[in-house]
Amino acid sequence: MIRVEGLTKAYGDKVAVADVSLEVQKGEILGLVGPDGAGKTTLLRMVCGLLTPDGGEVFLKGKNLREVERGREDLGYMPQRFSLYEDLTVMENILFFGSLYGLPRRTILARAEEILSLTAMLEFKARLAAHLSGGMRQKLALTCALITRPAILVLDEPTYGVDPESRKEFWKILYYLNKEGMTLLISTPYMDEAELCHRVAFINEGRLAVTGMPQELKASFPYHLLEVRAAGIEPDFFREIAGIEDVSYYGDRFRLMAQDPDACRREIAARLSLPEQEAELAIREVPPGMEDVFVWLAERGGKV
Ligand SMILES: Nc1ncnc2c1ncn2[C@@H]1O[C@H](COP(=O)(O)OP(=O)(O)OP(=O)(O)O)[C@@H](O)[C@H]1O
Repeated sequence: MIRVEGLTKAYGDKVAVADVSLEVQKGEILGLVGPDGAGKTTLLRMVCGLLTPDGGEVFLKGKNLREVERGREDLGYMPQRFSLYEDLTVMENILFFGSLYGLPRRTILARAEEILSLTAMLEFKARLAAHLSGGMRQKLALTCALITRPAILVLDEPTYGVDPESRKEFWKILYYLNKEGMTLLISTPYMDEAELCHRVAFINEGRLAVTGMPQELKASFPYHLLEVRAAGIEPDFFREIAGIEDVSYYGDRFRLMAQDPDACRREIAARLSLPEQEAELAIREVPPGMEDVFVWLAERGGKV
C-alpha cells in the first residue's frame, strides 16, 4: 500500500531523514518507533505529500505520489498537533474539515455520525472543542482524518500525552479500523504501543535501523536479562562484575544484560552474601521487552 524508496530530507545542515526505504503491506499496522527528533514526523509528512523530499520516492497503492493530485491520495493523516477551532463544536469542526475536501454536507454529517458513534463521541457532538479532554480531542482529530474514508491512515504520535485509559480505547478503535481493512502507519514513542503493531520500524537519527515483528525483534536480543531487587546498592556494583554488558535501573530494581545469567547470578549472590533461597527471589531472569531491544539498539547508534 505504501512504498518508500530512499527518502531523504534535510533542514539546512540537519539531515532529518536519511535514505529511508520501507514498505507497508495492505491490511498491516506498521509502527514507526524512535526517540524524539528521530525523524518520524518528517518521514510521515513526506509519505502524506505534505513535505517535498530532497531525494527518493513515495508510492501509494503503486502510484508515485508525485503523479497523484493532492487530496486524491486515498490517505487520511492525523498530525501530531491537530488544530481544532476551539470556538466551534465537535460537529462544526468536522463539517469545516470535510468541506476542505469538497465533500457534500450530507455526506459529512452521515459519516461523522458513524465515526462518532464508533468512538463513543456522539453524545458530545454539540460540545465546544474548547471543552474537550485530551482523549476526546484525539478522537475528534481521528474522526477528521477518517472523513474521506481513506484506505490508508497515517497517524503521528496520536496518543502522545493522553491518559492510559484513553490510549487503550484509542487502540481499540485502531484495531477495529484495521479489521475493517484499513492499512495503518503510526508513529509512537511508547514501547507498549510498539508491541501492538504487526510490524515495527525503528528509526534513529533519521536512519531506519531495523524492521520486524515485535516477537522477531525481541527474539533477536542477544543477551539474557536479569532483574535484581536490591536496596542501597549503586549501579557500579554490577558494572564491576565480569559478563554484565549493561546496567539500567528504576528505583531499587536493576536490569542487567548478561551473557551467562547463571554465572552472573552466582557472582552477585556471593558478593551480596545472599543465601540461595533469597538469591532466587531477588535475582530473576526476565524476557526482554521492546524497550530493552530499543535501548540496546539506540545505544549502538541504531545498528544491528
Ligand atoms: N522545520 C524544521 N527546521 C529545522 N529542523 C527541523 C525542522 N523540523 C524538524 N527538524 C529537526 O529534524 C529532526 C527530525 O525531526 P522530526 O520532528 O521529524 O522528528 P520526530 O521523530 O518526529 O521527533 P518528535 O517526536 O520530537 O517530533 C530533529 O532534529 C528536528 O529538530
